[in-house]
Amino acid sequence: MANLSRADAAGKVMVALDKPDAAAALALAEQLRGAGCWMKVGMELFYAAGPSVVRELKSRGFRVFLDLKMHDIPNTVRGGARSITRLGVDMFNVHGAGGLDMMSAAAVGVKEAVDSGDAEHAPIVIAVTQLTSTSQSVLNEQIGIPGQVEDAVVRYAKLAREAGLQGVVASPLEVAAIKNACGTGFITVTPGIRPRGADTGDQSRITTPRDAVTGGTDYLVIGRPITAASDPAEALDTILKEMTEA
Ligand SMILES: O=C(O)c1cc(=O)[nH]c(=O)n1[C@@H]1O[C@H](COP(=O)(O)O)[C@@H](O)[C@H]1O
Repeated sequence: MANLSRADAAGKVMVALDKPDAAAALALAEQLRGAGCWMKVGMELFYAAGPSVVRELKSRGFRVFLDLKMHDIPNTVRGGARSITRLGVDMFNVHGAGGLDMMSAAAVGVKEAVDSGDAEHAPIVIAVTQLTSTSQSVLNEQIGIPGQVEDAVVRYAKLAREAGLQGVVASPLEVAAIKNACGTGFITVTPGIRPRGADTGDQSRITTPRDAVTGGTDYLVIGRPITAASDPAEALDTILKEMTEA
């Protein structure tokens, strides 16, 4: 694999804007503007600041991944997908645990919003598999799913593909198995990224930015290693350097 350019590396990074309000999130986004990375809006920010913070990020030129992990009955997810598509995000996720009909309903909701002319483009829709905080023992002993984490992840990935979704969220450790099962074009979005020596926190299935790139992931979701750094722009810069040297 040829080395990534800095611009290509930045285009693979999704910064998790896990902040309590729009002001804090936009101030952080502003520090990172120009690098060319995506912004991920998750529950903490969206539940506090709502759609307007997404519109603001879009108006500042960012690509936005809206991470609300929808998990509900198919009809509700279909309506949620219509609303999110109208909002104009570039990517959003649903939870694979909702099953085939629920994931298919998300794809239908996107199509309805686009076909009705209420949305300019169709976002990429992906499914969460097993959260990167879930360890092998948590999967087997707490959640009660037997077998290897990787097998559980691949099972969700195949279901997501069957439902017409474009990819999954998983750990970078599972990328090869997912691509093997679902094809190289099936998108992998991988949190659980920790530069060497960084605090693991609540993450369990992790790798470094370098190993994530070498492992062939499409997108690296990175939060605290950037957002909790004393200089987030410098932390992002160091990560991008590591990615280009992978
Ligand atoms: O869907 C996600 O983005 C997600 C799925 C998953 O399995 N694990 C996971 O960490 N995430 C998100 O990715 C981000 C990781 O943040 P850090 O652990 O701070 O790097 C958080 O915003 C999580 O909500």
